[in-house]
Amino acid sequence: MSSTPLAESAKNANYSFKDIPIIDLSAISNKDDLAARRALAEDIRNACMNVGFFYVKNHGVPDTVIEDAFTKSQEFFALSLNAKMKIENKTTPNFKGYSPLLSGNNDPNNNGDLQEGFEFGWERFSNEEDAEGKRLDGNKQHHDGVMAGANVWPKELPEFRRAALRYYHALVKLGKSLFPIFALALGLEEGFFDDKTRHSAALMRMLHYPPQAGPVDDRVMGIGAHTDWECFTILWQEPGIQALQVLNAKKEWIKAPPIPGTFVVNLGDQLARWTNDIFKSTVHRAINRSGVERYSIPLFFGTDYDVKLEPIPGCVTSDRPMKYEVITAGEYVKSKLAETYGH
Ligand SMILES: O=C(O)CCC(=O)C(=O)O
Ligand SMILES: [Fe+2]
Repeated sequence: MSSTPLAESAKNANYSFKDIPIIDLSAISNKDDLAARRALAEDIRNACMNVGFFYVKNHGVPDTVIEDAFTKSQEFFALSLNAKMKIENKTTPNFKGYSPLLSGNNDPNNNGDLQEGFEFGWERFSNEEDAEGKRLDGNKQHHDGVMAGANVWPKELPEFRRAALRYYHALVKLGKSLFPIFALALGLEEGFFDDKTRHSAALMRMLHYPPQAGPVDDRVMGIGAHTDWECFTILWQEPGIQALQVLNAKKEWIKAPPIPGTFVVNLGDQLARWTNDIFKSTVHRAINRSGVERYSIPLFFGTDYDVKLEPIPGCVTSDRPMKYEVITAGEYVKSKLAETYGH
């Protein structure tokens, strides 16, 4: 329980950030250059201890994959309410599918989130064809247990599924490549998370925020103040529209505008629990006062649902006692979904 290098550097953390760092991921796939990956891990560690948010550039996800997902998401939300309600998330196991405006509430002090969404989890393409393929492979699920449950898709818009899954798989690949860097950042072997992230317990949500005009009711916003529940989130935001805000230690809301060519990455509660809060799961919210519709796509990256969220070595010391009870990742996410969407 004596102090560790990680716990010592956490003592110098300063959580009063005024802006959000931009991190270049070019070094991530350079397997021969451990020094470059360690330098990247150092930048990420600083961002995780001091901000809990960072942008990533040179992330390797093709623009066409992003644009296609964005276009199809606009087409999905333009369907009639009747069509969307046929796949409402309250009628499916574990809240897959459509959530109408004001049906979710991320901040218990608020009166509902002014957004509609569509959520799904892992689903594979067929064996024969890759992510570009036309023939997809039914609703096979990769995992079972507490978070099991098939995805649901709108029958009216078959191409939506292809575009959404293509984006999902590209982002899962990116997310998987981040885990070794997080491990290095925590002073662990690069493979530390390998056996905890075998099944891509990643949930993707497409979001649509109507503009909020006129007098503002402080208890209704796009998404109320909250932290995310998984290890980290990779967020695409529609270019040109500011809505996302991030809370620092001084209780100031710092803007996180979309920056072309980047995604926002923010840590969630699973990494905060694993690191006993050395890495920050930072509070954020979104308010769309742009006057026009806004779209965003978060992908929430968790560990396998049966993995216990136990503190990583070096994160519990005599001056940093254990803060959280141990619970499995699946139980945690399920309880948060139930709190947010109710039954
Ligand atoms: O739409 C955004 O910018 C943020 C969404 C978000 O924070 C979430 O879905 O958890
Ligand atoms: Fe969030």
